[in-house]
Amino acid sequence: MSNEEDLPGDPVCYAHKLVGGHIVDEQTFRDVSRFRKAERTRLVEKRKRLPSGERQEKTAALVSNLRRILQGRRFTTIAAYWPIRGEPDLRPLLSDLCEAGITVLLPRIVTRDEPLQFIPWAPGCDMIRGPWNIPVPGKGDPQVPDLVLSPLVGVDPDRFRLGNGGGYYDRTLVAFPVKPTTIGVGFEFCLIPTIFPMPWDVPMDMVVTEDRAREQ
Ligand SMILES: Nc1nc2c(c(=O)[nH]1)N(C=O)[C@@H](CNc1ccc(C(=O)N[C@@H](CCC(=O)O)C(=O)O)cc1)CN2
Ligand SMILES: Nc1ncnc2c1ncn2[C@@H]1O[C@H](COP(=O)(O)OP(=O)(O)OP(=O)(O)O)[C@@H](O)[C@H]1O
Repeated sequence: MSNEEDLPGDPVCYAHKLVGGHIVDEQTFRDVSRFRKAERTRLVEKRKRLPSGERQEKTAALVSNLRRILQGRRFTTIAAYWPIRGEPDLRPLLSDLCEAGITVLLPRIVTRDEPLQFIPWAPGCDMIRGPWNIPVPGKGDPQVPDLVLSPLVGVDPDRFRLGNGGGYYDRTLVAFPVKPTTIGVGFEFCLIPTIFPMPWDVPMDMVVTEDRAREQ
């Protein structure tokens, strides 16, 4: 007599892996990773090569759009970033926010696999170099931001963000008990048809560029 254990079951497919608790097909993961890597290189190169006059013009327009958006919101803490690789330089805006009594936070990497911490910053405060040489406030305890300004390498029409490839913002945003409002910040040329969103990608609530502010 045969029982169920002796019967061959459904074939089991092992061609998947777990990313942030999500099952992802291994081949899809490889293809999407390769695509994203190539797009990052292209977009970061384009950003770095922006002529300085054009960069200044675009940054001024972007910051003015951002000021307008922020004026319409209530928040006491905001996470921003210290610009690297030609990212829009928001530091004058960040200084003004500090002046207005808002707590401005900058990201600190703890380890490769952990969420970012956000540490208070003020103009002229002590900075140390973290991974990839990115300046981070030298001391201070992490705080939870009401709003997050997240630097874009690329972004798609559904506001899925392509970043520098560490997965830090995705890991960080799902770890907060209450998800803060997220604003992707970048130049208009960051917009690409799709980033091929994966289950772990967290879409931005809004995207601000020099040309417009896109909201859900
Ligand atoms: N200004 C700024 N600060 C930030 C971020 C950011 O995007 N901008 N981050 C946002 O997360 C974190 C740093 N994240 C980083 C993630 C990866 C690489 C990096 O260099 N990655 C590889 C390429 C990886 C790939 O393409 O797969 C490299 O370029 O060699 C750099 C920074 C924290 N601070
Ligand atoms: N929630 C998560 N938990 C665990 N791993 C994650 C999570 N989110 C992303 N990752 C890992 O991070 C890798 C890079 O992700 P992705 O391509 O989305 O980075 P990115 O958003 O461009 O980078 P960053 O946010 O650092 O600028 C993924 O391949 C995945 O392995």
